[in-house]
Amino acid sequence: MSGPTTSLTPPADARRPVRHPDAPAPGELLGSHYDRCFGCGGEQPHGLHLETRAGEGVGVTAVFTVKEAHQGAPGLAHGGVLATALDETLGGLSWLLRTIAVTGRLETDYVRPVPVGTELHLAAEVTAVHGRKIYGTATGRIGGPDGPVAVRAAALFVEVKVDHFIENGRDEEIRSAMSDPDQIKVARAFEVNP
Ligand SMILES: CCCCCCCC(=O)SCCNC(=O)CCNC(=O)[C@H](O)C(C)(C)COP(=O)(O)OP(=O)(O)OC[C@H]1O[C@@H](n2cnc3c(N)ncnc32)[C@H](O)[C@@H]1OP(=O)(O)O
Repeated sequence: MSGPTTSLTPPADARRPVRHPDAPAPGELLGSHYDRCFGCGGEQPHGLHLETRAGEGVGVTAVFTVKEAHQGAPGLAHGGVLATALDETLGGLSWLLRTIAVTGRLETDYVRPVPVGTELHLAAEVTAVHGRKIYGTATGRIGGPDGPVAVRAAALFVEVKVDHFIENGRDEEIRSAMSDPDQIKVARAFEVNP
C-alpha cells in the first residue's frame, strides 16, 4: 500500500530551521494574526485569547488562561481546547520563519488534567524543515514556564500561499478581512520571504 507519508519524524535530509533575519525580537508580543481567530483573536468572546511572544532561536512562548467556557469535565479544560492552545502556539512559529503555514498533522499527549483557572504556559519550537514541511514540538506547563507538564504535541505544518485562505475561506469573512488595513499588514509581513 502506498500514499503520502504522515510521519512526524523529519526525513534524514531535512534541514535545521533558520530564524528569519526580520523575525520579531525575543520577548516581543506577536499579536493576533486575525482578530476573530478562536486561538488568539481579541474579537472572539469565547476564544482562548492566547498571547504569544517570540522566543530565542526558532521558538515561541504563549500563555493561555483556562476559562469557564473551556471546560470538558466539570472544572477541567476540554482536551480539544488544549489541542487548540498547542496548535495556535505552534502556528505562531510562522512569525519566526516568516512563512505562512497551516497544520497538516497534530499529535497530542495529555499528561495531567488542567483545572479551570489555570494559567497554561506554552512553548513551541521548529525542529526541522523539509521542502514545504515544517516540523515542530510544543509543551504546555501548569502555572509557569517551569511548572509541571500537562500537555505535549508534535506537529507537521505545511507552507501555503495567501491564496490558500482566499480560495478556501467563506466569502463574507474574506471580504471583510481584505478590507481591513490591519489584516492586510499582517498578510504583507509574510509575503516578503526570500
Ligand atoms: C495563518 C495561520 C493560522 C494559524 C492557526 C493555527 C494553525 C491551524 O489551525 S491551520 C488550520 C488547520 N489546518 C488546515 O485547515 C489545513 C487543511 N489541509 C490542507 O489545506 C492541505 O491538506 C495542506 C495544505 C495541509 C496540504 O495540501 P497540499 O498543499 O496539496 O500539499 P501536499 O502536496 O498534499 O503535501 C505537501 C507535503 O506535506 C505532507 N503532508 C500533507 N498533509 C500531511 C499530513 N496530514 N500529515 C503528514 N504529512 C502531510 C505531504 O506528504 C507532502 O510531503 P512531501 O513533500 O514529502 O511529498
